[in-house]
Amino acid sequence: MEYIVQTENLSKSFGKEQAVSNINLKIRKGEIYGFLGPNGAGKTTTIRMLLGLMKPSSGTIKMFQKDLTKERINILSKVGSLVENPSYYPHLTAYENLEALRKILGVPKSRIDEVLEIVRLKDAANKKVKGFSLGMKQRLGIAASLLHNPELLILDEPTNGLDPSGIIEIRNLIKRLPSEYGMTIIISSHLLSEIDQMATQVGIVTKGKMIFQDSIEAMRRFAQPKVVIKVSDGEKGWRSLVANGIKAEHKDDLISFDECSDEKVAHIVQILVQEGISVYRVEEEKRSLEDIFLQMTTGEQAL
Ligand SMILES: Nc1ncnc2c1ncn2[C@@H]1O[C@H](COP(=O)(O)OP(=O)(O)OP(=O)(O)O)[C@@H](O)[C@H]1O
Repeated sequence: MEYIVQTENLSKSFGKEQAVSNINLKIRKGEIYGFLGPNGAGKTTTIRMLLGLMKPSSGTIKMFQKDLTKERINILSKVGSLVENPSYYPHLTAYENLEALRKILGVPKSRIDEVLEIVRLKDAANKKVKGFSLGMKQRLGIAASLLHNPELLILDEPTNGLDPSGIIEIRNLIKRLPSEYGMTIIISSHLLSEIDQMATQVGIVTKGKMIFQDSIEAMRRFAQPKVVIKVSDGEKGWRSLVANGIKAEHKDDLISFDECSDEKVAHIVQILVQEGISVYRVEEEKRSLEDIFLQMTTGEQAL
């Protein structure tokens, strides 16, 4: 399947600081791509380069299979974005704000009602923006970014600073866009729980480098509980398990395998004991996605 966004060794330095280092984004049509990483990881810098707001130091960006440097205007006409807090005329209504933008973009007037409907702001269309909650302002920002009917929507930390109900509203809105309107979405966040509840695909960056890029399911598989057995001879124990058709891993005196039934654990222990191996400890190891994310972003090891 073709990629809507594909970067190759995308890099950006500021003086001596390498903010983005050889990032290879691969984003397919209809995905909600969660671009995840701690503050300062390089997410905004990457997004700014995708939007043509900043020139890469090296590497290439292809969007809709076209080179961004060669077909910038054509490409960006199909991209909507919400980066940083959008600015409005506070004394004007939501409708009037969108109307001002609509004139610049030259899209039909009917599109205003459509986007207000998409972001569920129709009832507030004639209210002044200065009375809006932060969540409503963000939704209006998304409405504005949808005016020209983009195929790709890029949102940089859209739920930053919102209260829980505002976060839920934005989350539900984002989840609807690919299925109902065929859009592809890139959403950046430093919160794993947020990406976990929205994204279909995840890219994790830390210190400018991509350390993980796969489906959300693949990410969740890392959080599957494991059973860890401490034995007198890990290598020998592991071999005897493998010889008995049991999938396991070992490191030093620890053997681990995916969580399974009590009977299977008993069977595994029995095999080990029969081989003359002492079993010191059998433990279940549970790692939450949060643990994994922290381990990925604080450790040096890339997955
Ligand atoms: N215009 C700039 N000039 C100099 N350094 C910059 C500039 N923009 C970003 N940086 C640096 O690049 C690094 C990556 O920043 P970036 O804003 O892309 O990270 P981020 O992942 O979006 O984090 P945050 O969520 O805090 O915005 C940071 O160390 C930042 O200080």
